[in-house]
Amino acid sequence: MKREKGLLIVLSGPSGVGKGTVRKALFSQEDIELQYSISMTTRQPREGEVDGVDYFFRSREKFEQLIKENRLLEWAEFVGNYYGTPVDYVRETIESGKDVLLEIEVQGAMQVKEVFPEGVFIFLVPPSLSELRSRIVGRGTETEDVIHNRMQMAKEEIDLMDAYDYVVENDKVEFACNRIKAIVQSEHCRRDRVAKLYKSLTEVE
Ligand SMILES: Nc1nc2c(ncn2[C@@H]2O[C@H](COP(=O)(O)OP(=O)(O)O)[C@@H](O)[C@H]2O)c(=O)[nH]1
Ligand SMILES: Nc1ncnc2c1ncn2[C@@H]1O[C@H](COP(=O)(O)OP(=O)(O)O)[C@@H](O)[C@H]1O
Repeated sequence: MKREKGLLIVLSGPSGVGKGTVRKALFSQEDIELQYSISMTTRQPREGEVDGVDYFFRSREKFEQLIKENRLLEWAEFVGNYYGTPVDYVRETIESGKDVLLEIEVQGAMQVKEVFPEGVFIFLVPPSLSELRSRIVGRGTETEDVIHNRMQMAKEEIDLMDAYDYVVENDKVEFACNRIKAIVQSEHCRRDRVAKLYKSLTEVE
């Protein structure tokens, strides 16, 4: 059955839970095809991050200009930096029938939900808060101050996980990845079934 539109999948979760790791694992699988929406940010690149691959790294002036021009589907300020989703890529991808994945924090996810309630909203959780802290510390990319701020943010974000359609535990990367794959496959089946039923019930006799 030909799909009219692709799924818009939003993946959120506290900093350090493993969103990037799980996303990379998902993109390496052959039985699922997703397109990644590269976000724009004003934060400094971390070691090894590449402009146009991990993020579009831009100045605050440029970012504010794009906000004014309505070229972001959503945007948010997170721990002192702007983050946002360029709207054109997302629109073009789903219109062409492909699924697109946005890895964004909760304020942005709630904005997407307002304009795109038919999206699939997934919240990734750690097995515990102490494991979350160990993962952030273990990554070694943040100072103690930033780690503290991100742990505070994590608690606030976890309070909002009820607003998501699915909550997925990232105990092991492979398990989390399989859970997300199962969600995407079942969402496809559900939507195809509804579309088929709708067609059969609305066709003129
Ligand atoms: N609203 C919004 N959040 C984003 C976007 N891109 C990334 N984020 C989120 O911003 C937060 C900080 O990202 P980052 O500085 O890369 O650190 P991370 O938490 O280690 O991934 C994370 O929760 C990301 O998911 C975006 O385009 N919009
Ligand atoms: N399931 C997991 N078990 C143990 N460590 C993990 C797991 N998932 C991710 N990590 C590690 O946790 C750290 C943070 O992961 P990352 O993908 O950068 O998180 P996020 O993108 O959510 O900020 C990384 O060092 C990563 O290797």
